[in-house]
Amino acid sequence: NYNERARKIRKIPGPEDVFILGNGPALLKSSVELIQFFRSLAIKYPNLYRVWVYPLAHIMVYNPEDIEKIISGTRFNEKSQIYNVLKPWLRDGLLVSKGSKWQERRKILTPTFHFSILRQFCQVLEDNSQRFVESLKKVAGRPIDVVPIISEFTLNSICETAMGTKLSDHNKSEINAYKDAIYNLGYVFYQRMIKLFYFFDFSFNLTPLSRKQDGYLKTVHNFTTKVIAERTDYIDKHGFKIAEDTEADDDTYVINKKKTAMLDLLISAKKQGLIDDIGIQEEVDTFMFEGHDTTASGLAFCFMILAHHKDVQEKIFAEIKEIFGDSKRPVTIEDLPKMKYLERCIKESLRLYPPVHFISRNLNENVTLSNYEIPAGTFCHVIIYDLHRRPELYKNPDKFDPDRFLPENSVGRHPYAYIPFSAGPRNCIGQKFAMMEMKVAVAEVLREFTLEPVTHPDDIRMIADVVLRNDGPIEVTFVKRQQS
Ligand code: HEM
Repeated sequence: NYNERARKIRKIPGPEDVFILGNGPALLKSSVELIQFFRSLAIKYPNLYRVWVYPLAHIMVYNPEDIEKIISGTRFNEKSQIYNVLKPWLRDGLLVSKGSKWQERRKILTPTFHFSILRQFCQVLEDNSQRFVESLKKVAGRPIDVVPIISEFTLNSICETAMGTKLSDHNKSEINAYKDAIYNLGYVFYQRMIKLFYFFDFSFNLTPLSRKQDGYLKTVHNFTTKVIAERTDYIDKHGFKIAEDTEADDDTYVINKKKTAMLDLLISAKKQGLIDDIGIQEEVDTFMFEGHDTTASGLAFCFMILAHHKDVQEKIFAEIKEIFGDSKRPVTIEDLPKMKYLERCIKESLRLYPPVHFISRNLNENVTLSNYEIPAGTFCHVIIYDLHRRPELYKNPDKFDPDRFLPENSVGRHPYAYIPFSAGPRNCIGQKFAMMEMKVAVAEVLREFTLEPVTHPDDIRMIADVVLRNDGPIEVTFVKRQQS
């Protein structure tokens, strides 16, 4: 406790610690209480605070200046060790990997979200949104928990786009088992964060929780293995599906100089010896999770908040009317840039409810943050949720106000004040896809329904998980619009 590193850490503001155990005992809280505890500390300490659980030191950062120092360059590109608890699941996939492996994979995967690919994806997202609307029609007029129905939509969407596999052909119980297993892995993640003997693999592996985790992992891996096998089989029979009218840019991996969707590209990269079966599986696991659970969380909170703002819903509807008139034609990629007000609403919803509410980096060298010298070896958690609710960045921060994102109201805002998709070299690779999916889904839903509030924003009790979730359902009533 009294070496040089400890002395530096003790200078950083933070909750009172106890001898040897540091703040460990204070963290033994329920999942909801833990998040509330962290939130109260972010309000108490203006820029950052530390949590010290011997021998691990964590600092929580939620001011744009320090965040820029951490994530804007490649100096702290490496994720912190807390992502190790995701490794049995995502192994060395893009989210977790580091160094040259990360660089190589990012280069392989970036072109799979090129505009020409997104254009094809838009059609698939539109079809899936139509199916989503049809399932909402069956439950219209009564309160429903939106989370399961939305996550079915987003899981179908990522599978059919990036993986080229339609899930409707699969067994529904397998899909539900996959989603449940992800939810349960979130609980394992939280347990491993708060208890030191769960955190370290050698002690965790001896516990019954580790055996439970093995069961959940078997379910998720079986699911993704099946998706890969089906697509490989399809390609063996029919060849690769190539996006039309595209030529490769320099410096990208492509098939025969043409661009193609993610899993096809990985299978092709395997044929060229650039990736092996495990490599494909870890990326499919990563994209399947990141590509559906985040957008599901984003959409669920977006519908909840829109339900509380009838005036905003009507403005979105007016914008849609202006674009489509009385036509029932599907949404195309050309329509999306015209949905400017809807975009502001989604952005504001992601500000209040960022699906990835924190990210974490390893400080592999000393760095000064808010005038404190943070020693190398500290875990640095960037708390996006707290950043997005800072009153000096967002006046009346708990208020839902889409016009904060009008260009004239964004002038002078710090570039790192709004980072739902992170920023810098390790930002979200699926950002454009996610915005497209959310726009298409909200537009199609609001064309057909008005939303009535059930779950109130004040009822939300966040739980400690990788993705932002409520401790309970998020309920909304979808009421069929009267056709004018
Ligand atoms: C609203 C939806 C989404 C949000 C808010 C979101 C947010 C984020 C954030 C904050 C990160 C940085 C994570 C970190 O530093 O630990 C990230 C990374 C990532 N996201 Fe997303 N994401 C979303 C949707 C998606 C989608 C749809 C995909 C895939 C199609 C995706 C794939 C990834 C991947 C693979 C990474 C790791 C990138 C890297 O480290 O190079 N995300 N995302």
